[in-house]
Amino acid sequence: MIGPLTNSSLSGCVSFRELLLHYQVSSLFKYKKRSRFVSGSRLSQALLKVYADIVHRVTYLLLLQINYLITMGGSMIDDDWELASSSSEVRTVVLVGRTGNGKSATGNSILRRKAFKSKTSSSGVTSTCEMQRTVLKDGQVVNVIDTPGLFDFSAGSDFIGKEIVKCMDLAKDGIHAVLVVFSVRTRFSKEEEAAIQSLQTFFGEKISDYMVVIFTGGDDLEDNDETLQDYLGRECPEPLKEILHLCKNRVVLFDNKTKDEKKQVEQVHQLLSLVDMVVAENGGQPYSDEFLAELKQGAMKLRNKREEVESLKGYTKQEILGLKEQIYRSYEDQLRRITEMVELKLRETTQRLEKKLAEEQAARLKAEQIAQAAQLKSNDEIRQLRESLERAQRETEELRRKSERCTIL
Ligand SMILES: Nc1nc2c(ncn2[C@@H]2O[C@H](COP(=O)(O)OP(=O)(O)OP(=O)(O)O)[C@@H](O)[C@H]2O)c(=O)[nH]1
Repeated sequence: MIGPLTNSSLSGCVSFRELLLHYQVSSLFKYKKRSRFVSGSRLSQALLKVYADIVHRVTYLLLLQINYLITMGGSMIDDDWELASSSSEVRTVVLVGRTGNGKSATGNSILRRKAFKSKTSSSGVTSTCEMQRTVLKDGQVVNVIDTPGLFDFSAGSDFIGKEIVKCMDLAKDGIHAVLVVFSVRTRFSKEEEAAIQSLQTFFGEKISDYMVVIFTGGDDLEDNDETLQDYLGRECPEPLKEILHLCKNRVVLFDNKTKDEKKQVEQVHQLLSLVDMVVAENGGQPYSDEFLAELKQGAMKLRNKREEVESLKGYTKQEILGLKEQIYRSYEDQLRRITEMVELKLRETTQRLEKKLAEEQAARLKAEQIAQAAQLKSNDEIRQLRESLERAQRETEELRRKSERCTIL
């Protein structure tokens, strides 16, 4: 029998613990380097700081996640750990957004019961990812994962890491839709913009194919006799417009306070229609992070191999040991590839951010040059105007003096 894989059985291959440590140390250096790069602009520096912080956190937690999967490798192989299935009856949705935007309340509206704690609190009520499930009348199962404010900047990397690992683990069958929750009762913040951007930068553009935007506070709009369209007409800054455009205007308004049953059913129905649209547009494939998919595939292969070995009777102890070694070696290869993927993704992300900042800096420089040239031109024009004015004054004075002299004569 082959025992569960442990980290010690992976000696000789790249250690994720080392990679984690290396990343923690090197990210400080990288951050310093990037800061110098944009030393011309305070705005870019502030943005970069936000980006760098998020990329650092997300990278760290991805490494943490992989480390966790490696540590859990054996037991997960023993468990019922399958590749993402695309069952049409199950929908798994994840609620993300800033603390207090109404994620838990929206989750409760979807489930039509008070499953998640929801109340006003400045420090956040939801402390950990949690999944609740409901079965609709037509038999469709909806899994709702509520998350704490993962991209609130007060949260620490360790906490975020653990929570994302938990969230991915809860969403065993993949994520059918990411419900990005905003509130009409609070202004769209820079922090929200940066969080969505980094979500895309890191997890790839395709994450936006899974996004549905929910605005909570439908009752507030109703009190002001406004529709969502009215609200977006007056309160839609450019980055929010971009998000709505990216997710093809999949947006729905929720009133989590309503007692009107018809309204409750309608808004959930509207949301689930959008989720169905997402599922159809993605060919029924739920979002599943490529690293996780790769790991899961590796685990499946290993399990198959193990079953193969176990089913083969008549092998000598020596032969079984040889086969075991072969399996470990393929696992090590698998890990090495994933390490390379993480590093590649990190490099790509950093390069993309640096390119974006370089472009911003170039555009700013160009704008400054244009402004400077315009300033010079207008200075020149003003000088010329002043000169001609002075000339005209002198000529008028001359004329006046001449006419005075004529009058005297
Ligand atoms: N008026 C109104 N209040 C809402 C609505 N949705 C949520 N709220 C209120 O907003 C507050 C925060 O809601 P939560 O559901 O706890 O928000 P959250 O995003 O889950 O916050 P955390 O769990 O702390 O991360 C609560 O007092 C809710 O009652 C809504 O549609 N209308």
